[in-house]
Amino acid sequence: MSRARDTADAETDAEPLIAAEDVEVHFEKEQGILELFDDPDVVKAVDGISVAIEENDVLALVGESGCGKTTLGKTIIGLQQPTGGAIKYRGRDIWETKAGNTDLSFKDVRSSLQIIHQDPGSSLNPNRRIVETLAEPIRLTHPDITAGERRERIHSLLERVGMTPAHDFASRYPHQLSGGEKQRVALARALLMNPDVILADEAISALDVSLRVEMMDLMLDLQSEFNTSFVFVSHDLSNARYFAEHGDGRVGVMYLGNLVEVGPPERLIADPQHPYTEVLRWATPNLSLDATEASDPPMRKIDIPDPVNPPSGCRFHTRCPEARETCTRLQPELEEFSDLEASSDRADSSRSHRVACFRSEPDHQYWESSAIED
Ligand SMILES: Nc1ncnc2c1ncn2[C@@H]1O[C@H](COP(=O)(O)OP(=O)(O)OP(=O)(O)O)[C@@H](O)[C@H]1O
Repeated sequence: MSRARDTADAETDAEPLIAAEDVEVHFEKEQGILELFDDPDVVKAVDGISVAIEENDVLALVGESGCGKTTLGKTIIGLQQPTGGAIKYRGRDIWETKAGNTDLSFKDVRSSLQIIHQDPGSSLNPNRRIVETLAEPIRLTHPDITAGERRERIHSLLERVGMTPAHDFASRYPHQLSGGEKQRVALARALLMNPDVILADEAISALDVSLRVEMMDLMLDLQSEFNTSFVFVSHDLSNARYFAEHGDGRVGVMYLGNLVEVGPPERLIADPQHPYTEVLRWATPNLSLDATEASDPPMRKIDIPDPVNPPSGCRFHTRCPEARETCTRLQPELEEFSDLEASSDRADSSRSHRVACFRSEPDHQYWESSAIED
């Protein structure tokens, strides 16, 4: 059990593990020498997202490059400070915790929220043997345990992530490991902290296709064993679907800083409610869907708008084949979508299907408004 979880437990059973509340992360773009006296351009990498992560949960974030997946993931684990809204760990604002204004220690909270990067090589020190890399966090969190106990813990974790014989792998340097083995070390290092949440940021993208499912299966096995939640970031809907489906979690679709659809993968992929989810589905031929997909993308325009100057109203309206005049003015909220199948487990919010599109509201003024001229 993580130390932060231990301290927080008694009072906060009803609070979600992590709650992102109307979170914004706006970055000022670096100015060129000729623009020094202009107002800086602002990228709204995350713009008004609310989402909760529960114990043993899986949220797979998907969307095209630059839509804000990594920024949202890093904000969820307290690595990126939001410029608006709040991010809470068991009811405590993480950044208030950092300022010393809550009963938790920021160090404990941060160590219970871990990350695995796309390129594990860059986060492993090339001059250190694996055993040294893994010993360091244990020394910091458990200064009292003996060298023998530390070694035992490291070897048993290496075995658990499939690196056997453990003593052999422990004595190697990073350059003596394959990409998949380095990623297993990164996973072992994250697990050493008994984390509540692991952000797997494109953690399988650099691996050979044949190893991707193996790595996802390993993460999912360890998820239940270590009672850890995963935020899994991927640009590939088929990987997001696999991870969320096998982890009994949700897929969250992002578009230009907004979460536009969230739901259990089987519902979201079989019956997407947001036109952008349809685009992702169209662009992912290996989903093995029964329906014959159209050869043309279900979009009016291919070009991604400039994130510094995103479209007004619904950000997808410039590309959306369903867009009407209303969509150019009003921004849809992420609302519960009611379908018959979903109603049986409506009480379980982690299984709910939510969408930000006026078409899911039968009485919305969208239906009376005029089509957009191209
Ligand atoms: N530190 C930063 N400073 C300025 N802009 C940033 C910074 N980090 C991210 N951005 C911008 O914020 C937007 C979202 O980036 P982010 O990396 O979160 O997207 P992503 O969906 O994870 O994309 P990718 O898959 O390409 O990593 C992009 O336009 C990016 O250029």
